[in-house]
Amino acid sequence: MRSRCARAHHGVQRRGAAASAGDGDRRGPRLRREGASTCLEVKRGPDAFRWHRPLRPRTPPACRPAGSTARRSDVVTAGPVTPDRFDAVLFDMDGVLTSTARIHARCWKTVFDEFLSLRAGDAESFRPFDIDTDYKWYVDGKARYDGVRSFLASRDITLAEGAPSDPPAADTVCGLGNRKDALVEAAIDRGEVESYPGSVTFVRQLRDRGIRTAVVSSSNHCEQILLAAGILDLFDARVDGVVATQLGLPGKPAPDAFLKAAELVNASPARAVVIEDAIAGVQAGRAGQFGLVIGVARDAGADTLRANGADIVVADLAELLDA
Ligand SMILES: O=P(O)(O)OC[C@H]1O[C@@H](O)[C@H](O)[C@@H](O)[C@@H]1O
Repeated sequence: MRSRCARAHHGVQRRGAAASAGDGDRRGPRLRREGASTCLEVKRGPDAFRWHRPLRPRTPPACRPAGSTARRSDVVTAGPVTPDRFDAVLFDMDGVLTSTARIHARCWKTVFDEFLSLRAGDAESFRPFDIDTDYKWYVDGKARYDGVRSFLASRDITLAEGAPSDPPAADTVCGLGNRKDALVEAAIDRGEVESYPGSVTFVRQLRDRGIRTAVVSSSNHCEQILLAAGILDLFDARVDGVVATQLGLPGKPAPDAFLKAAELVNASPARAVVIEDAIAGVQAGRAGQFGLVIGVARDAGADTLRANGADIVVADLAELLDA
């Protein structure tokens, strides 16, 4: 089993609070088996939907101690990501390729805390936005306004939808999303974007072997962030927030953006790998019945990622590199 120290050597810098969080939080939607099917059901709020798909045959994971994070045995069980098994690898961006998940989380907290505190009126009734629970379950991996709707629904708060052109000061779903966007833009401008070295080396290794690579991100800043990280040219296709809006694709946890990316790189889902760090992301990978769903345990705990659709979990993509 890898230690937190080993993770640091891979260039993974986890937020303090998030890093110390275990897998104790099991709220939110869950995958469950129904006979020979897998069923993902989100019962509440504007994200309510239900996936019901036949289970694909899969190798049962090796015996794992409860609460563990990434293990070499996971990678051994899944086997290598080689061209005889897979044609393409579809990468989430924030938190998988770049360290920007923590920027999003911080900016969402700033916006929601201000909103919630004004709404509460007094300090006693103010319940702040929690990155380890609220961000992880309701916002992480989802498109901007989907995240706002999902979090507000979790607190039984209803706001008018507004429009994407709403000013950041508007107390609408779009207004709150735009308020957060201004903070993200400022963080990008300050040069806070970094790539994970293990991820970049893994992408290069795949490409050297002829495996096609794509980015599937809910963010509208995807191109800008890949460019800032210096890795824009490492991908054959990109399905991001801008493209999803243009094509009318539903956001994660629906699998549509991943399925579109697989189509763009001419790979069947069964011969494509999804790599995700967000709960909504691994749910999308499972719902799309991809050949392998790899969870990256940065903020969401490893067991939570497994429970929501990851076949295996690593702490850093460097673990997937061949020696
Ligand atoms: O506001 P943007 O840049 O379009 O990003 C939308 C979402 O993109 C996802 O990748 C992040 O996990 C979310 O935290 C973020 O809210």
